[in-house]
Amino acid sequence: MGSIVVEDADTDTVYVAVGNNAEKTQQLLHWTVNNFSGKNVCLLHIHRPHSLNSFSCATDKNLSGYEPKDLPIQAFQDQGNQSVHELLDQYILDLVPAGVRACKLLIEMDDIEKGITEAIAQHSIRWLVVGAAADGYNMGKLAKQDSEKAIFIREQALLSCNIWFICKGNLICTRVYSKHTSDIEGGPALLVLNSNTEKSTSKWTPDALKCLDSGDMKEIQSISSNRSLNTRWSFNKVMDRSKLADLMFHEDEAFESQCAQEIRRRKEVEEQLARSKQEVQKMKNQQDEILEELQMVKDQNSALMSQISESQFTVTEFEEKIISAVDLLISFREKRDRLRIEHANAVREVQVLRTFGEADTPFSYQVEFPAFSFVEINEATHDFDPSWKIGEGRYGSVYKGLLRNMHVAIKMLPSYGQESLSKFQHQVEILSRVRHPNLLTLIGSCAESRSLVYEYLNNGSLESHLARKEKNPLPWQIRMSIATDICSALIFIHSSKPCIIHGNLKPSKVLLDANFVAKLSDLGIPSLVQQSLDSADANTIYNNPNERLAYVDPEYFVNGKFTPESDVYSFGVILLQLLTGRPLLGLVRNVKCALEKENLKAVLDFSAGEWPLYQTELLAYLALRCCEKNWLNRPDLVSEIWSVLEPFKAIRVDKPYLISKKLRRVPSHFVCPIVQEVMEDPYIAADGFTYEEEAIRGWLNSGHDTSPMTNLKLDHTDLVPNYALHNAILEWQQQ
Ligand SMILES: Nc1ncnc2c1ncn2[C@@H]1O[C@H](COP(=O)(O)OP(=O)(O)OP(=O)(O)O)[C@@H](O)[C@H]1O
Repeated sequence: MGSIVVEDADTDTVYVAVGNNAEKTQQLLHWTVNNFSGKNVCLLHIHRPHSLNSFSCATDKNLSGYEPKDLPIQAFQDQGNQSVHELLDQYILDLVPAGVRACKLLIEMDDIEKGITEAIAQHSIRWLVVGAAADGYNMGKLAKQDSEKAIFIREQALLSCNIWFICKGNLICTRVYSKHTSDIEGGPALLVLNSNTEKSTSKWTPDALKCLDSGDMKEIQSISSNRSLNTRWSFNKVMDRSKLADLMFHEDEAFESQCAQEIRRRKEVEEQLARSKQEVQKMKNQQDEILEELQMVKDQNSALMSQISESQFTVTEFEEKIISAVDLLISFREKRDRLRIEHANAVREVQVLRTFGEADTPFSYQVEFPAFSFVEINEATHDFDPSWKIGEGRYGSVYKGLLRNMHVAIKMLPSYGQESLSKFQHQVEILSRVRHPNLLTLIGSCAESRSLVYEYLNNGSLESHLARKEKNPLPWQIRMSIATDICSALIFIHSSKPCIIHGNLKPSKVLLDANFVAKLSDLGIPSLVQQSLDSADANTIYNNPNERLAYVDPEYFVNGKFTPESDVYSFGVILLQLLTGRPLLGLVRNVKCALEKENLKAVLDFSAGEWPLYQTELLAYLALRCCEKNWLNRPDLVSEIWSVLEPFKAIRVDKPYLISKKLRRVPSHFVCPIVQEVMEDPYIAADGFTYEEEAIRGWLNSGHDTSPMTNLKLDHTDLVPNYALHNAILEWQQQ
């Protein structure tokens, strides 16, 4: 039980237990006002929270978990409370015209009679008016059936409280506190009014109080005497109240139906919620399954990735191994080739020595100097295939060739009469003996085809390098080194016995090996073809003045003879070309002018780098002196020129880093054995050697079934690209 409202309660107050029924309440209040004049009135209402009642009736087991504080129930209760208050307030308002001070005591409890008895105890109520039903036969008795509440209150309420039971505006009985009865019987005295009295008046009569003591009587009498007969009680609003009660009843019904509706709705929502929960759960399960699968895929993926990286690592390892194996193979092949050549030489030497021993004859040129047959020459040049031709001069065509495992240059001299054969052989014999590091080596000859076999140099001629000076110009160190090599060769041939004169010295006759060592070619050729080509030679000279005359000693045109000084003249022109890189026409005059103006720089070729000016100037003076028309004014090769050039030789040897990268040595296995050039499309043949594809195909297409290197029969003619070598060449070229 809890008091909701307590307003202005005191001991002089008559409490009137009022219910929802407006009519009955009106009768109670009417009686009270008439009989307790001057007393304050407090309306005691036990409020059964019908929301709870209704709720407990309407709810099913599913909603038992809900607390009353839940919103719809709370709202329902609030509405109920508000209606009760409004009703009580209306009762109070109705008392105002009668001049009665009224207040209300609202107590919430399901059991009304209990609520009233407890209120009596808690609020020490002394005066209480309660509605009750009367016995049909006896107005002085409470009806047993209909007044259960009144009977309960009469029996259970504190004895200190005087209670008046009213039925239809009439007092049917009262329970007043009597000290005597209390003391003697231990219970309250019950005054019952007879029906006659009750019918005639609704007021107490002195007879009715006969059991009370004098104090009680006084009190009751004072109540009776103090009543105001003039008090007018207006019940104009009785009907309104009954309507209000009806309204409340309807409202209750509305609330209950609303509540039931709300409960139904809630049930639906809950069912929907349950379904959604099931779906969410299902989706969660699916999601878990998908996540599991995803995790599995991720695991597989990472396993695959690690496998891939492992295999990549293995591939890289294998590649490296293959590359190193290929390198090893290449170096082994090189060694093998060298050994083969050495072996062949050794065999040859042994044969020569055996011949010596057997015939007991002195060492002869014929034995030492190889003589090749025409068949060999023909084979080496692939039937003089034009694609194997590397040049053509006044004295015939030059072919590349592979002869007895050697890369050679074969110079085909013009045909001659039978008479000249012995002279040719004699000349060749002399020339073959002239050996110097800066002279092109004459390996052998073929008398039949009147050809000379030279070592093959794969770095072109000085002429070709000067011609393409914009592209990879020769550095000045190399130029000086070439000049030194030429000078060295000239000193050697001029000093040999008998003196040998080149007679045709020019840049096309200065050939360069892979290390840019210069070697003079065509030594002694004019003497081999002099007679037969005298006239042609002269014609050729005069037909190409720019090309040829510039290098020719002017004395030759006077005497018709070459002298060692003629070579010095030619060397002077070459030297000027190396210094300036300028065209031949007017070259001597321009350099002379520059020197006179002490401005050699004006004519120097700076594409060769920063020349050492002092030595360069000395060389320029020497070169001009070489080009003097009078041979007597030309400098001496040994005492004058060599002394200036020799220090340059040291530069090249000591400082190789000065040499342009692009001019470095080509690894021999990058060079095709057939064409002697760096390979672009290397292919491996059945003999295990790698060749330039075009060259080896040409070799095979021309009917060969042998190896160009070993001369042995090939097992097959299939070619396999050598990717490793191709990549190595590309890398080397990009460095
Ligand atoms: N041993 C060799 N190695 C490499 N290339 C060579 C060799 N001999 C000659 N050559 C090339 O052949 C070209 C032709 O040379 P060749 O001596 O027949 O004619 P030339 O010097 O141009 O003119 P000419 O002989 O009429 O004065 C040379 O420029 C050179 O490039």
